[in-house]
Amino acid sequence: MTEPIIEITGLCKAFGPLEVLKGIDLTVKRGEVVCIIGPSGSGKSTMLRCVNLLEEPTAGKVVVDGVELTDPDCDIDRARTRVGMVFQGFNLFAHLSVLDNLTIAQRKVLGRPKGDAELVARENLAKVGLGEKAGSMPGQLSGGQQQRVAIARALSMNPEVMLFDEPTSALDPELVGDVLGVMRQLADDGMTMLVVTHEMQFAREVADRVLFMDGGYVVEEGPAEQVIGAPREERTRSFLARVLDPVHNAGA
Ligand SMILES: Nc1ncnc2c1ncn2[C@@H]1O[C@H](COP(=O)(O)OP(=O)(O)OP(=O)(O)O)[C@@H](O)[C@H]1O
Repeated sequence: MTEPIIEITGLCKAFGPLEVLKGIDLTVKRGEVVCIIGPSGSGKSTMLRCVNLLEEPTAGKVVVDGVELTDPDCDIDRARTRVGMVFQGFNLFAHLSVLDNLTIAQRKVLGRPKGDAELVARENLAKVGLGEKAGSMPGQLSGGQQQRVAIARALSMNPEVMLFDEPTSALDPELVGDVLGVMRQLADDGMTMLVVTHEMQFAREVADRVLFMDGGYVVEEGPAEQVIGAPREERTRSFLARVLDPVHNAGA
């Protein structure tokens, strides 16, 4: 686990006068799992979305697997296929079967023949424990199952890196574990993952590194046992006190 696969330097993003990212530097090695935590509005999602240029940085450089996505000459559609993304809201096509949700981008973007795309789709559905659901429509599945379909869809593009933007935040609590289980398995299989999450237990158990973001900066980063277990910065401590003991703090 030595080769850098994501290299972000001097990343800035502003929406009009609002400066959301104020100079982020981040290198992620192949196979590394990095969790990003921080208060609402600190820029976590924006940072993630800049990694595959769903948001265009105002300044700075993003390189994934040796390809500079911020280069104006970059074939961005092609480059994006290296980066799988899973959103809070699943983003499945409601009018397409699970199988078609998994094959459409493979066929349109990668140009894979139908039979090959279906084979890859079925392999990835099996990987997320939904081998039986290929013919279902998304609306017939639970939120947790839909999110696992979304993960299988991203994997079907053979990404080098997977980005997760609060993948369990929209789920009923009893469905969260299944999705985190699939993510844990992916991490064990060696996938490079960048995960914006409020699941501190997951971060503690799975992340190689945790970043705490606040106000558009990475305030603190290190192994989970340091950043979550024994944070050095006061801002990290007060955030964790709020999220780890929300009931007590709401009453305070
Ligand atoms: N497309 C946009 N246009 C204008 N402002 C935006 C846009 N996207 C994000 N913002 C603003 O940027 C700031 C950071 O948003 P972002 O979603 O990155 O934060 P976050 O840390 O992921 O928060 P949360 O945990 O609530 O999702 C917020 O103030 C948000 O309102």
